[in-house]
Amino acid sequence: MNNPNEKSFPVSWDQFHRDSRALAWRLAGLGSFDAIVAIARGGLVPAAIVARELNIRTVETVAVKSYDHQNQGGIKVLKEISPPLLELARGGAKILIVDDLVDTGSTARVVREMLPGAHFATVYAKPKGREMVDTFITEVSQDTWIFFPWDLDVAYVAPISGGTD
Ligand SMILES: O=P(O)(O)OC[C@H]1O[C@H](OP(=O)(O)OP(=O)(O)O)[C@H](O)[C@@H]1O
Ligand code: HPA
Ligand SMILES: [Mg+2]
Repeated sequence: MNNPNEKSFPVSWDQFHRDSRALAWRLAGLGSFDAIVAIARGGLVPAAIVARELNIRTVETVAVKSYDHQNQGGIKVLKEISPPLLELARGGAKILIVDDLVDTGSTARVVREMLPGAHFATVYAKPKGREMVDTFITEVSQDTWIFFPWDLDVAYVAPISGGTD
């Protein structure tokens, strides 16, 4: 399959922590949330950082798989949101959904349907999916692939001049 991601945007742990904290600061201005739903797996890391910053102790997961490497397949919900959390939401609790990024918006659309009144937050957003998110920190172009720190390693890189040392 052709790779439409011409550009790459590698994110270090430091940068991801800073950007997730920035997301928490922005969310702090919206009042308090009763619980977080993290979209596993990518949403687990920012959800932990936001939960720590906003002192939210109830953290639930929903597991959604959409991509194999950089190829989008069909959306698969591998683990549903637990009934007690859905009950909490039905009772009027303020729920925050957290993911690492929104790309086409397909994952966000599916999870939003599960929790219609929830606030949806991501660290990064691409133009196609931006409308699906209530709060995000940084937008990158649609033809950019974001490389998260948990998918990276420190490795040699050739000099810009093209030489080998
Ligand atoms: O807006 P979309 O086009 O739906 O893409 C965004 C979703 O894709 C990635 O998850 P992925 O399916 O790769 O699973 P993972 O979180 O387990 O890595 C990412 O973590 C988002 O959840
Ligand atoms: O740009 C991306 N980076 C990592 N995972 C993703 N899942 C959808 N888009 C992306
Ligand atoms: Mg994901």
